[in-house]
Amino acid sequence: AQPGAAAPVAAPLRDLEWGQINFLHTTDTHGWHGGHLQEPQYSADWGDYVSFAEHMKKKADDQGVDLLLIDTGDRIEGNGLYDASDPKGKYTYDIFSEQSIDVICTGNHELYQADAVTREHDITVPNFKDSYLASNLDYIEPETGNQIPQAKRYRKFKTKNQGLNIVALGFLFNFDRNANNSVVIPVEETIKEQWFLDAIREKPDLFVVTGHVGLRMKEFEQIYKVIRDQNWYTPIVFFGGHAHVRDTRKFDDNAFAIASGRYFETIGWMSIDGVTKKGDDEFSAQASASFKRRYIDNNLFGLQYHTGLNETTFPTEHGRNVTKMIADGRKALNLDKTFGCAPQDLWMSRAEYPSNSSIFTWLEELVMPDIVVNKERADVPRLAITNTGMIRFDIFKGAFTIDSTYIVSPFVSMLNYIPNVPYNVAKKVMPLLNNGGQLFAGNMDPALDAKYLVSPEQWSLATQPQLENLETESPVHFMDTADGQKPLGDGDSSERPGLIGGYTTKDDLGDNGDDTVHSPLKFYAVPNCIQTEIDFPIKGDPDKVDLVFVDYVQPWVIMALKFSGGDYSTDDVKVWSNETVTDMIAGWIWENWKVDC
Ligand SMILES: O=c1ccn([C@@H]2O[C@H](COP(=O)(O)O)[C@@H](O)[C@H]2O)c(=O)[nH]1
Repeated sequence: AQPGAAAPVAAPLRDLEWGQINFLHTTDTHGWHGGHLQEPQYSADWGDYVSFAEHMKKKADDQGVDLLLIDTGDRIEGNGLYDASDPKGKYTYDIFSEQSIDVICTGNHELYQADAVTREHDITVPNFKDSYLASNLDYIEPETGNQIPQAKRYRKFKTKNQGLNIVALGFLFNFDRNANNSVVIPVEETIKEQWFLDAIREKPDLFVVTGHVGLRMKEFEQIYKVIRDQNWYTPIVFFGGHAHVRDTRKFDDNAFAIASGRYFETIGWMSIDGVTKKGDDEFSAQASASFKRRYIDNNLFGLQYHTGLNETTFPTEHGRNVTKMIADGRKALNLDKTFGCAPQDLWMSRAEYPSNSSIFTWLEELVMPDIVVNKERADVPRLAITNTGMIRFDIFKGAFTIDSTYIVSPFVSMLNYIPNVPYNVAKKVMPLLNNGGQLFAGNMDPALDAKYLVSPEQWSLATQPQLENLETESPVHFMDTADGQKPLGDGDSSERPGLIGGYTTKDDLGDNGDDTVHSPLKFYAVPNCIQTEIDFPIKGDPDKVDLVFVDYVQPWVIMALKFSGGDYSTDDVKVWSNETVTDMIAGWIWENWKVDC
């Protein structure tokens, strides 16, 4: 870890169980390759991961088993190390490519902005040549306008020590907000393409399906079915992401999927035993494989423990160099520069909304009234709406740095508005966004599913096994009022005093997946959107308001207006300001949190 990073923590650990073929999995790292500087339990950096992987490969070689590394996308957006440079990713692409990865695919974040798509094509794909898979993603070449595969559709290879034949695929969920120099081919179409039908007839010993896909989304289900129909006995292992959770899903005795969290908090471990090498006698392959998983907390204490090494013997020269690349990048970007001092912790979902500890209450009550200002519209009352998914991470009490700005909200969204909307129409928008029932259930228009208004942690929690016993009547993303909130998990640490709060994952294999035994944390559902009334008359309602909203929510706002009796279209939308909301929030912090810390 970098100098100055918080010290690793000591905690009870569960061992990794090795099999014939083993995997280390990262996903949704979102630029956190420098580790979590404010959370010791996730403070190892990408250089430490390089050292870890080198030691684990040696262990695999010594045992004559195999170890493969997987990354399932969303490597960018969400941390100063990526977002603060110009161009973005000036340091992260090189840092990331120092890890030797066997199968890597694309996430939706690599596709939001056209320049990021191009960088992925020009930098990451060549960096990972044979390993980069794009089963359902095309790139539009700028020179010719031709639509070409972003990378190879699939990969067939033999493992180093066991000689197992693998067919690997790399998918993205059916994402439709991608920049127009990329084309995401829906999974249901891809699985009918000839190359895919050929791939699943290759008769490998094991299918490795990677994807920036939530484990419980329909896309993996579709892929599973079509592979299983063609291959009754072949083990299939899925590596997913996008949902920002730790999870393992059982499709059948011979097919499991793992998701390894978010923000480089977690390194996923999956091991498989009982994979039969297919000889001429195909029926020898009918025996069931066994799958084991662990979610490794990404800190030096754990990484050293799992390798059997210590402070002195753990870092490899390569790993140290990568850690130095990270430190140099952070320094060049001045990421530790403090420009405000947060007076308290502000939580996304670890505090009830509304409450004094909720980041959304802080935004709604303190920040929005100050930043949603436009001299030319100063005399018009306004309703300002933002989706809660725009906020990506908590604010910790203490130094707020350049890095924190991008950690809290990396998006380049700006504010738009529709002027002079009758108040009795405008006031219906927010209730519809938060409790629109069928309107935003994704049935009428999948792109307008309300789950895309909240952060992935929120919507995917709704489908997690640990929620089965919760008394929630509606999915988390349709919680309409604060009164409906229930803590997710009991948050009771009294049974295991001294444990650090953290993940207590329950998945299809049970409740012993986390390598570190934690005490549970309480999480609360949050609304899809929040709204602030600004410059309203002291008495009574205004006749008309400016309806101001973060540009990301525009399609939902237009639809909600239609259902509220306001016939507006994108033609009625105007630009409120040319500053990103992230910069506005940073400006507010600069002005209001000046105290030294
Ligand atoms: O401009 C944007 C883009 C995305 N969001 C929010 O992010 C999630 C998607 O998160 P992933 O990490 O890509 O899985 C989406 O549901 C939105 O809530 C945003 O607010 N603004």
